[in-house]
Amino acid sequence: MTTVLAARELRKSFGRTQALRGADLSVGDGEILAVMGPSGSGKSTLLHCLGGVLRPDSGEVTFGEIRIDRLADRERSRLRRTSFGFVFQFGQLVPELPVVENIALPLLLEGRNRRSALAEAADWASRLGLDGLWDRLPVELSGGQAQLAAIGRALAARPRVVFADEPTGALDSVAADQVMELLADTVRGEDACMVIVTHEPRVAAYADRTAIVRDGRVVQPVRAR
Ligand SMILES: Nc1ncnc2c1ncn2[C@@H]1O[C@H](COP(=O)(O)OP(=O)(O)OP(=O)(O)O)[C@@H](O)[C@H]1O
Repeated sequence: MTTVLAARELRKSFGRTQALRGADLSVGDGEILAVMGPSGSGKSTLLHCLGGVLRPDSGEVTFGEIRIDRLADRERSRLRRTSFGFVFQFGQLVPELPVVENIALPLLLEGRNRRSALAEAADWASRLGLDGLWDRLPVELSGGQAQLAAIGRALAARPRVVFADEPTGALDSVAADQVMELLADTVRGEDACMVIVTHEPRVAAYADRTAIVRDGRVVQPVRAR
């Protein structure tokens, strides 16, 4: 399997807290990788370093031929916008914009014209089962519907890698299963790969492999499902 994204010997501290102490991880083409481990072990920090949100203090993050850790802030933002998609636990939709415009945002940022961006966003909304909800504001959605809209937004620009941090953390188990099923199916349908941080074994069950993080390191060689 071709490696899409690889982290080697990542270290990252916040003040005196060593969040990452030599973490290694790689993600293959088309793969869904779950990252699990105790609270405070460094999972989100690892995800943020992989996704170019944070720059590690040392170590390498390679995306294809690109050393993400060496990119200037502006280039990292551009890479995030063009090649990566992010889904978080909550709070990521723009509250003033209806669903369809939230989903269209990355396309508009790419410079697409408004009409085609909105048409494509409407397709994404249908694909994610949000027909009839296009004009709703985020506050008028259930938690699960809001997560599906956030997934549409993360995927609209057709990223190579999707990063999800506790994407179902705020949902009940029925909504969580529905969101995970659509998220995993859509990522697979797009031939993207995904890194998903979760505490929940039932979420990790949607992944192809699981990595365990403890004390800032990936302690368990990634194991097959
Ligand atoms: N911005 C920050 N400033 C200061 N300390 C931070 C910051 N981000 C993370 N940390 C610390 O780094 C360590 C790792 O945090 P991180 O959020 O990566 O863990 P996690 O495994 O994702 O935890 P959780 O499962 O609770 O979300 C923790 O001790 C945390 O308090």
